[in-house]
Amino acid sequence: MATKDSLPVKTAQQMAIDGDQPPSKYIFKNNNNNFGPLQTSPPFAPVPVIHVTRLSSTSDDRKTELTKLRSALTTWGCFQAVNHGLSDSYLDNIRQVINHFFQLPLEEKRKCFRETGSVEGYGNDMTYDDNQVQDWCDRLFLRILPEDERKLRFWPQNPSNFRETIDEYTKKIKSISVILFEAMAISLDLEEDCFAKYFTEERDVLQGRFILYPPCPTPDQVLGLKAHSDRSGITLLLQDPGVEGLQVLNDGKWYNVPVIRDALFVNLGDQMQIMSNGIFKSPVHRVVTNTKKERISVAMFTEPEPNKEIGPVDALVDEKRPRVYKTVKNYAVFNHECFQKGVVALDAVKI
Ligand SMILES: O=C(O)CCC(=O)C(=O)O
Ligand SMILES: [Fe+2]
Repeated sequence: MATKDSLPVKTAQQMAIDGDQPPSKYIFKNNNNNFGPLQTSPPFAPVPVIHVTRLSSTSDDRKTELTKLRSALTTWGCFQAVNHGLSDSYLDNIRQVINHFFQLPLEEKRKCFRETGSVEGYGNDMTYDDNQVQDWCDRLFLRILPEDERKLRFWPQNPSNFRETIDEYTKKIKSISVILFEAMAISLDLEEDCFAKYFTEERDVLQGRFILYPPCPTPDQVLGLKAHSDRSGITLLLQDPGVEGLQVLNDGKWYNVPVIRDALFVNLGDQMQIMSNGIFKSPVHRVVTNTKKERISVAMFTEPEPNKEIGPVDALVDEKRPRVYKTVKNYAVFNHECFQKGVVALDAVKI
């Protein structure tokens, strides 16, 4: 596996500092898998804003918010979560810690360099073949939970508060996710814990991807992150308050995701599309670059325990709406294998 994998000769950040033109392997190719041409400024996505506290309140607001949530997830597969209990200054501190790491000299960051054949660590995306288009970003990818599976050699020692900051943030992200999973179930008239129970077990997985998108001299030719849907159950993304870049595909058209300073951008991953029998969407998204501003983002991916079987929940399968997806296990690995073969994983698990 991954015999073609190699670490970047030069990080995207270093190329940006040196004023390099992006090498040819970074140039966007408009083939079928790219979901349409590269547009740097499509219209803004009217992605719904959901007040998290209202989802679990006892007031009348709750019903309205649950209806909004259901509509957001059946049409866009994503929303902006506000009133989630995390303050502006708390979120700024998370951004600062991640930014601190990326602004360290390369010799320091190199200590966390990923190894060939491994997705974890600092560097580029794993490469599977010579034709793979590279992303104009540097990332630190870590498996955060279960705790005993952490590969601490990839965890930054600098800044010194990195680990405790991420530990605390993980707990908060987990509790917000549970509120969201319960609300999703209620919005579909299901038992409250029917999704949440897959994400509240001891060996659930949570991965973090901390990304730096440096300025790029040719944003109309290079993507910060290729189009993909997430393999998670749910992804909570903290965006850079000062720079847009995230785009989401809806009905064959690309939209810019606006930045709301104190919001967490929530998108569903493939595993929730499967569990909801295709009612909720796992949206395809990508990131574009710009010539002037660096962008930082913090993505937390919540997944069920890999050995647990997941499939459409029974209550969402009936004669009118037959089962769309097979039952799957180890979806993350499966998704990875599909990616290597150029197959869309969600299509491969369709009945
Ligand atoms: O950086 C972003 O805005 C999106 C990141 C993302 O989609 C991912 O890491 O899966
Ligand atoms: Fe993503």
